[in-house]
Amino acid sequence: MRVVIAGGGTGGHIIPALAIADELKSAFAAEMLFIGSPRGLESRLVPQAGYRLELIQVGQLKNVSLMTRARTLLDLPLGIMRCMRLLRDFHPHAVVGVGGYASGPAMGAAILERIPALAFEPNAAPGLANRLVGRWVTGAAVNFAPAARYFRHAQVTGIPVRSEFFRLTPRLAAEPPHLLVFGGSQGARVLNTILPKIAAPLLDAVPGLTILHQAGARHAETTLAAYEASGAPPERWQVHAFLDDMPRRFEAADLVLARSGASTVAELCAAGKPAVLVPFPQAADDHQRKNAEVMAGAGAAKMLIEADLTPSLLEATLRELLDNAAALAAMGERARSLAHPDAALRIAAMVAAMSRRTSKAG
Ligand SMILES: CC(=O)N[C@H]1[C@@H](OP(=O)(O)OP(=O)(O)OC[C@H]2O[C@@H](n3ccc(=O)[nH]c3=O)[C@H](O)[C@@H]2O)O[C@H](CO)[C@@H](O)[C@@H]1O
Repeated sequence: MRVVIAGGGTGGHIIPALAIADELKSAFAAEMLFIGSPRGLESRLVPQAGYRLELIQVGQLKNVSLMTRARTLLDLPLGIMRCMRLLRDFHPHAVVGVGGYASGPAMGAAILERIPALAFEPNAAPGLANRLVGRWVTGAAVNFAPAARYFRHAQVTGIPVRSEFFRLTPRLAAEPPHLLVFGGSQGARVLNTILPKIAAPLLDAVPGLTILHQAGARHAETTLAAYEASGAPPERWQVHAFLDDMPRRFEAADLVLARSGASTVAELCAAGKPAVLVPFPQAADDHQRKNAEVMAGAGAAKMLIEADLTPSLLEATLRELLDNAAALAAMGERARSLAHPDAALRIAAMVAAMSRRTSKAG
């Protein structure tokens, strides 16, 4: 079976795509081709994971000027034609669109070439690419039931996460506490600004605590400088632009402070990790808040709204939780009960069922 996986941009699109690819490879010995954009995180993560990647030029449509939008629309037929050529060369049995830049043209090409197309949608409200192709796809895998109405033949599968998240070694009571801070694949300005302000008093109040802070590529230097100027003991904190080995980073953490992007939430559940979530307020249709509300409602996380977030509120929340191992353990267990351990396999099985139909047809 040959499968094309198209899309990317942020980690939230490409990381589940890699989990689907791994499952297709191990369960169905599938051969994969990724189609992405040079601007997306896929240009680094896909070759690193050992998969073949073809890049196409696609512009942006959201949060850009009218001129850029017009150019993107004019370039779209070229993008679709390039994808049609890639599909004719690779002869896939199915195409999976994971949302993000390259997903639209590749799914368009699959529909025109009459190749079965599966859309993957992690959010409660789909992004533009998936909204445009939703009616023409062969099937869809969604994380939230309300997203199903945008697609033909949608199933609620959950979000596939890297399988390592399900197999982490539990923390031991004797280990010094560790806090992981990360703001989605691009970092979160609000966490980058507040954490250095509270690092010194927090480290002082919680004996042995260490902090690992992922700040995002654009803000790593300024965040590092702010920590350096904060007076927090340098051996007890680290700042990174991006963390490549997230399962290991989760394993080492007693508490996670993060945005509530769809994959982040799915990973917290898979790992059974307690969290403090600060939804990104500008996310389309405020979907990060909906993700965090599901977690907070189940007692799996605490949600703090960015508009209300002050250094003292964040410090008090983190201190209280880090001081209460029993509360952390209970939150972690509730998070685990929300996990979808079979998401990757279910999506891979949907792709395989579609592929069999193409094989029979031709
Ligand atoms: C700002 C924005 O529009 N964010 C959207 C984007 O977020 P974003 O890409 O940040 O979203 P997610 O939280 O879904 O995914 C982040 C992924 O990157 C990984 N990671 C992150 C940091 C790091 O250093 N290393 C690393 O591997 C995480 O483990 C996770 O797998 O896509 C998500 C899924 O469509 C949406 O829900 C988010 O609202």
